[in-house]
Amino acid sequence: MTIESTTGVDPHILCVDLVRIFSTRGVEVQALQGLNLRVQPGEIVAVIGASGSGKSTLLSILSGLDTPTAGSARVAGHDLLTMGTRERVRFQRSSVGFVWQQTSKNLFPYLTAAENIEAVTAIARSGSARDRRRRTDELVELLELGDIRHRRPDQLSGGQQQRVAIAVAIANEPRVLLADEPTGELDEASSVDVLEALRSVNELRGVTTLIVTHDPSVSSHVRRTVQIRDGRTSTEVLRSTRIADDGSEHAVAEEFAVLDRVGRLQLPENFTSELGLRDRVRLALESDHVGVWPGESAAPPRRRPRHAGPPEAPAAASPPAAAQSPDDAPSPAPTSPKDTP
Ligand SMILES: Nc1ncnc2c1ncn2[C@@H]1O[C@H](COP(=O)(O)OP(=O)(O)OP(=O)(O)O)[C@@H](O)[C@H]1O
Repeated sequence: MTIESTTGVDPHILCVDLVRIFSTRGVEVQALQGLNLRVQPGEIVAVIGASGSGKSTLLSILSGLDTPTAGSARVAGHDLLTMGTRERVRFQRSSVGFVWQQTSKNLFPYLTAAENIEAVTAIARSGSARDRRRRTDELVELLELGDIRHRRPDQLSGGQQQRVAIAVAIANEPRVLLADEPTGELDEASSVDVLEALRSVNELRGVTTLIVTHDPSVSSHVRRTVQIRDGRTSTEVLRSTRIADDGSEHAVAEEFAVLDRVGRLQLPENFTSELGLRDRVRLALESDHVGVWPGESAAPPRRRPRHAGPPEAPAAASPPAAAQSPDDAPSPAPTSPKDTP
């Protein structure tokens, strides 16, 4: 899938060739190295990656707290590179909602759950006092906070605090919800609760949701999981439901490599280590796929003509291309459907 594939609908999150370089004491760190990401309205997407892969940097940019060094980023119709101070305030107040890992960043400690929710609409002077109370009641119901609406954050469990934080984040009806490690401080059962709460808010309210986390288990709660590696999106896992011949339903997860605008992709680490692929590789265009071989392989692969016979009978054709570097090397998208329970 390419970042440029269009559906005619403006994406709610669009990052193109996003670069962020930090310079400290003369040392440069490239936190984002040309990251591409497109999230359509109403989608719920998880971004996962190892420590240091660039997740927090991406989220800081998408939330308008940091500015990229190069590339472009648009969220909910706002150009994050050119927006001025006033637009930034409007953007952060009404266009996006945030759920952070630490409760202290999400909630006022001296207000109850319901008061925290209502404070958001009161600060934004959104609607009459009666409207604001009605909206608070709706959110209390949606996030199942009825029993705890009169409790302060220090009287709530971590999972309950995060459910209140989600209600607070969507109180002003933002188009986009950004969640940074929302389950980072929770046990497994509470994590499931919070991820399911994010999913039902996405389903029932249609708010476009991006969850950034190091926790790979998040992918079982969302349809699409994007993996970041070394400051770039590397693979995506899409989950869907398939009906078997006997009528039973199966959840299927398929993994794809992400191809950027100029044909670059990252080969999964296990592919490169298994075949000892490094520095340069040989490529061959086949009728329905591209082959990749170690650059030092003795017998160069041959290109088969289109509509050729079986793969074991290669026809003589043009010599294989040897890519100059991994960055120049378009390579195959591994698709590995896995049946999941
Ligand atoms: N303000 C900064 N100054 C210098 N380097 C930074 C800064 N912020 C991040 N980095 C570097 O950029 C890279 C990406 O960091 P980032 O925090 O985005 O990764 P991450 O995936 O969120 O990691 P973690 O899961 O550990 O939070 C790292 O090498 C980090 O050291």
